[in-house]
Amino acid sequence: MEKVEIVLNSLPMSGGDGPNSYSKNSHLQRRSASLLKETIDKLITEKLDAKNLICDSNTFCIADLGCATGPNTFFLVQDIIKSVETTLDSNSTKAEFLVFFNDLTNNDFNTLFTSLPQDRSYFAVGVPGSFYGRVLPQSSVHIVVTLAATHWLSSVPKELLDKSSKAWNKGKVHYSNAAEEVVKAYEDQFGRDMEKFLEARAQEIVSGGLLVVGMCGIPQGMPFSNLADSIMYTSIADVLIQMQSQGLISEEQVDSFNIPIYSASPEEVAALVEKNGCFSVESMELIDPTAWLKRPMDVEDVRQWMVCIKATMGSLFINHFGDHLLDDIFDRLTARLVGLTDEVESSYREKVMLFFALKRI
Ligand SMILES: C[S@@+](CC[C@H](N)C(=O)[O-])C[C@H]1O[C@@H](n2cnc3c(N)ncnc32)[C@H](O)[C@@H]1O
Repeated sequence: MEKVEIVLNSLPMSGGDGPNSYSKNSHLQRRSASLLKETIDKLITEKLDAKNLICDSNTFCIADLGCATGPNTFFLVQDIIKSVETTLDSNSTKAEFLVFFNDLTNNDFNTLFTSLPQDRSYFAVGVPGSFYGRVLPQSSVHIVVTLAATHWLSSVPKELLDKSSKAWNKGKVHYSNAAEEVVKAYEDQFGRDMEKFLEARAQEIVSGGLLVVGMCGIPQGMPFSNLADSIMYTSIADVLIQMQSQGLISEEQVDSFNIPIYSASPEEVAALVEKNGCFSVESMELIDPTAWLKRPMDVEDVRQWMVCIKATMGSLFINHFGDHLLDDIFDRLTARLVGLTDEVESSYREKVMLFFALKRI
């Protein structure tokens, strides 16, 4: 229980709107999300009976889970509202929109709410808490969307920290290139988390409503070491071991640091959806999240990637190693990855964004 809280408290993205903040450094997530715009629009126009869903109240409710501090969430919500309005217009119906913004309790909700678009066409509510439990009332929402968030596990699998376990993940920071038992521990943790996620959403989404998810993915059976992120995780481990050898951090700190991010395959998620039994699968596919990127990638692209990773994962490092080491860790990591630009480039070939859309039965 204690470890769960440690991870959850250390997750939120870098707050505020300064030069290192998530709000100023989340353009990669935004560009990847923009690849889903048309698909989400098509889903809403073809699969959602918006008019009948709101016949009792005239209020259409949307939730963005893991919304962070903006601005990506505002673009996403605005696009969804536009699609729903188009559908309703064609049925000569008008609605008011209510948007629930969810993230962990120590997300910087002040930045989120102070930067809400002035000209927005919706009412805004904050619903803090983990999406692995209930965050909304029973049958209260018509569309739930969550982008770049559900690959964050609720906690580091506890076996990874147990020296007597075969899944003790000494000197590695992730399941990439790790022992089979470590991979299994991550997979099991994801299974438990996704089960809870689906159970909670099944209670919150009205019958006929949609659940739309974009997260880290991987083709079934592919080793994680094939992916560009694997080079990053290996480089993080190398940097930490170098800093340990220079006496800047302890062996114990290195061995107990694990990044709770998991990439799921479509088949894995489909099996969990079937087990849950409350949703039909409307879409399930892997997408290349870098389809917008000019190729080949160059050194500047790798630097930009690291700036985004620092704003996204920085708090994990701060929580574990201290604020004072964050810049040093990321300067070393960036230098190392810039030196590996060609390797990064050639491993950026896979479709590693998992997109799925479910309809509440
Ligand atoms: C990479 S950010 C993505 C933010 C935004 N959706 C976007 O696309 O820019 C992931 C967000 O998910 C949130 N998150 C992770 N686990 C969560 C959980 N269990 N419950 C709620 N939010 C969570 C993090 O705090 C973070 O703000």
